[in-house]
Amino acid sequence: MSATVACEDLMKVFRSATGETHALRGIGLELRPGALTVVAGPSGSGKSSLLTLLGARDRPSAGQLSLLGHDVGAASTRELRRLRRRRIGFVPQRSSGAVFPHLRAIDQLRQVAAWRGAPDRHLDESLTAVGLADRADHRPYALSGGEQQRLAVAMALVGAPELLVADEPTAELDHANADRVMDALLAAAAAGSTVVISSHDDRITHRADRLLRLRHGVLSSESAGRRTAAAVIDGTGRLQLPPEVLDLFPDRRVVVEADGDGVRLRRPEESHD
Ligand SMILES: Nc1ncnc2c1ncn2[C@@H]1O[C@H](COP(=O)(O)OP(=O)(O)OP(=O)(O)O)[C@@H](O)[C@H]1O
Repeated sequence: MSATVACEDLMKVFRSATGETHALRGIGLELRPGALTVVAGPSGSGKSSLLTLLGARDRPSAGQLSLLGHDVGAASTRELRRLRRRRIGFVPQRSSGAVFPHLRAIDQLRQVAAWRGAPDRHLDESLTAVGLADRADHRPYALSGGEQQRLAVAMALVGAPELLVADEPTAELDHANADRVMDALLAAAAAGSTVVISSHDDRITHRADRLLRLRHGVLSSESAGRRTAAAVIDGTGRLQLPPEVLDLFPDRRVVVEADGDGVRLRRPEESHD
């Protein structure tokens, strides 16, 4: 099965009056249909920057990003808009950015269904999946923050888009509703979508098919199911050590020794050369 998302040496730099922020510093990644991937990492590690790119809501500063066969760096604005509307479900970190302020919940879904060519029965199914069947006639101002977030998830689910990107979709939810949203997102993945979400929450990360950890704008480790987390070595040979290992090297210098099948890292002062 070919990759829905493929990126190589992906970079995002934000420029402002006070200087540059290198939010993503060379991400290499492939995501395939049928799995839910969680991107975890501390605040400021680049999760939203990455998911915004994967949702075709932004363009990379450098590197390659292919979404559903489209080169995002080279695509026209029109091509990207069609891609976003028809083939990518997106839940932004702030759900107010996803919902139309004046439309009833059911009409919000109807608009998205029209873009995606989804049948009407999908509207009720999507609302029910996130527990909002009894809020169909409510407008956003009459919904709580958590309900708005669930509405944004329902809009992303309508018509089973090939790619579903959700930035902390459970951040404002209690455990029961967070579980319900995760059930819906996992079901979308099981039905063949490529699903990628970000989360800080261990309850969510534990349910991922694949877990990627970001630190300082690079992928630091990856695990799938119960397999031990593997550190990621990028295309230039850089490897990010876990914080507890990094603490062992306060001078940030290390002697690397190949040892049969393994590699040993030790502090230079231990060297007997
Ligand atoms: N539009 C922007 N302009 C300038 N800097 C930005 C912009 N967006 C993000 N950044 C910076 O890029 C870095 C990564 O931010 P990002 O929002 O991607 O992190 P995050 O992991 O999603 O954080 P959080 O968990 O707090 O949402 C941060 O240092 C942030 O301040």
